[in-house]
Amino acid sequence: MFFYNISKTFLSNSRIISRLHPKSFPQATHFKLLQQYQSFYSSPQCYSNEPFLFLKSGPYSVANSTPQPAHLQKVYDKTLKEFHENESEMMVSSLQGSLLTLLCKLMNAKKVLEIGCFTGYSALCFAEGIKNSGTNAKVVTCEYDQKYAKIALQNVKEAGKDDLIEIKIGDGLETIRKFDKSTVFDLIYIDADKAGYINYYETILERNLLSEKGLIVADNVLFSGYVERLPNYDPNAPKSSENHIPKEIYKRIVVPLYNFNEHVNKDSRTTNLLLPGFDGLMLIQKN
Ligand SMILES: C[S@@+](CC[C@H](N)C(=O)[O-])C[C@H]1O[C@@H](n2cnc3c(N)ncnc32)[C@H](O)[C@@H]1O
Repeated sequence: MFFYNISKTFLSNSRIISRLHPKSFPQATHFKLLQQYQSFYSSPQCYSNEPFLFLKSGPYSVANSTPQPAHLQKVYDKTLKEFHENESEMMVSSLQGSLLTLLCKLMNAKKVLEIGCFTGYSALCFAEGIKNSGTNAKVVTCEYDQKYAKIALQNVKEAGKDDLIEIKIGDGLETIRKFDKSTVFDLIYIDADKAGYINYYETILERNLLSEKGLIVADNVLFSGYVERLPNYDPNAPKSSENHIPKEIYKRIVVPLYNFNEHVNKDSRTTNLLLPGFDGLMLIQKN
């Protein structure tokens, strides 16, 4: 994992150099160098849950996407640098961050709710997507960990986006239960405790927090491909087996996400699409 962080830095640096000096540092060299860092590819913070696509196309996709604005890249790099990979892997990848920005722009979103803020990177990506949506545009993001919330506040302030982002410190479910009846969001991003997903979803619908054409995006619903294994789970299966699920995530993450996916898919109030990209994105709209 040490090499993972090195390779991440390496990726962004070599990408910058190749853009500034295309002749002295061509893209092909950039990829060759990247390919030497196998650990980069085995990182859990993947571009796609599909290993083939991740291996083959992740770095190529980054290199062929418009770079993020400097203030976003700064928070992304800072989070990777300052946290152990067990924590920094909670942050979305920069490609996914760009997708979140794009979604807001496509929807002309004005109000975004995020449940699960961490260091504020994804909240800043949302802010980038709504920044031209007028005076009432706002990202409200929930974080119950004081340490993360403090860092997020600082990152948001340093990025000059404190007018666009409000950080609610406390339990996400309690926070969204307190919104008054007139509060609605165009995009609601669920990215906190996986055992809470059904409660977040139900509260959003019961309290009418989603605008008529709004979109709920629930992240990590495939969780590295383990969620779909649940029906064939064998506690004694070896790690290499398709029936293996690591013990530490089985009850806490995999079972709740499996139940969430089923719950949403059976719900006649909504239409859903499980997108097998990144770590699995459940996209949900009201009927
Ligand atoms: C996956 S991380 C969010 C990553 C962030 N969206 C990003 O991409 O940078 C999940 C965050 O949710 C927070 N969290 C977990 N349970 C929560 C809860 N019940 N209420 C509020 N925040 C919670 C965790 O402390 C963690 O910072």
